[in-house]
Amino acid sequence: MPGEARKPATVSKLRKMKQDRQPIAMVTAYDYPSAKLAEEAGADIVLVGDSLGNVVLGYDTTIPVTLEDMLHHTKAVTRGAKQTFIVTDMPFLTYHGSIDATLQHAGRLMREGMPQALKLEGGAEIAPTVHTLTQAGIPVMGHLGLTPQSVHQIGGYKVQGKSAEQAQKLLQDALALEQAGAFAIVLELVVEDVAEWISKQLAVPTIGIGAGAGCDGQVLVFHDLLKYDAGGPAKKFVQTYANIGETIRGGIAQYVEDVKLRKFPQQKHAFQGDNETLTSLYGKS
Ligand SMILES: Nc1nc(=O)c2c([nH]1)NC[C@@H]1CN(c3ccc(C(=O)N[C@@H](CCC(=O)O)C(=O)O)cc3)CN21
Ligand SMILES: CC(C)C(=O)C(=O)O
Ligand SMILES: [Mg+2]
Repeated sequence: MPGEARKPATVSKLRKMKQDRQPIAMVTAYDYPSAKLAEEAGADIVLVGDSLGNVVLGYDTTIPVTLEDMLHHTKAVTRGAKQTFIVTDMPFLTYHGSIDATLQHAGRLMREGMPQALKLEGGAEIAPTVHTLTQAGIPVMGHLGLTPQSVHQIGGYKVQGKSAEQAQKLLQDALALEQAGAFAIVLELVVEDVAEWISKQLAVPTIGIGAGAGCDGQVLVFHDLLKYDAGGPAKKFVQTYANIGETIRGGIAQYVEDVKLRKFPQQKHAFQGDNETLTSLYGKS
């Protein structure tokens, strides 16, 4: 509820939500107002997704997104949603070098951005990294299935877990992440039955996007669920709950028209000086 104090989620509360079969609602946000609105709307988790590369910065992929980009946006989000559990994506290639470099990058995100947790894409191959970060006191969210930072290796934004072999690999990766200390795992664009099957075998919650109703929570991109962009192909897994793009375009169009027709500003929008000043400027009237 707007203005009402609400207790933020914690890693242990999120696990309890799974045990109690209470769905977890996560949404992305990228700046102060979107974070504030997501908090007021009651989101359990706000994700500062590297999808900001697509929806805020206009890139085709998340690959160009830098640590500085993530810091800039995370700072705004944490200022906007002070009572919400905030997760920030570690961007492309900031957690695949030395453990020192990874800790340096994670440290900057945690100290300067001040989220509650970090999210990393990948499975068993990054489990040692997840272990190191969690041992250092940083909650880590995993991300499996379609991992957009590997889009060129995957060969497109394709549904994952279609073969029995792929499904087994996803399960092994999920178990490896859980074992390494991940507190939750995003399953992106995973076949519904496979996502449900994995969710049942984990103690930690899964959060699905395009992974069906069998996950323990759901996440959508802010701009997708509110239709806040110029278009782009509609994704099958998205439900749109508002059309703020149309609202914004209409509002600006009305303003432009009013300026051109001299309907704006009106007298009530302007500030009047005192008569003596006017007299001194224009001479005696
Ligand atoms: N605006 C936005 N929304 C997202 O959900 C999102 C991003 N950007 N950027 C980062 C990743 C990339 N994601 C994507 C991108 C494309 C598809 C896509 O084309 N999906 C097709 C299905 C593909 C298939 O059938 O194999 C679809 O119709 O949903 C899905 C997820 C999810 N993430
Ligand atoms: C789609 C979600 C899970 C994400 O990683 C992002 O928004 O960057
Ligand atoms: Mg992401």
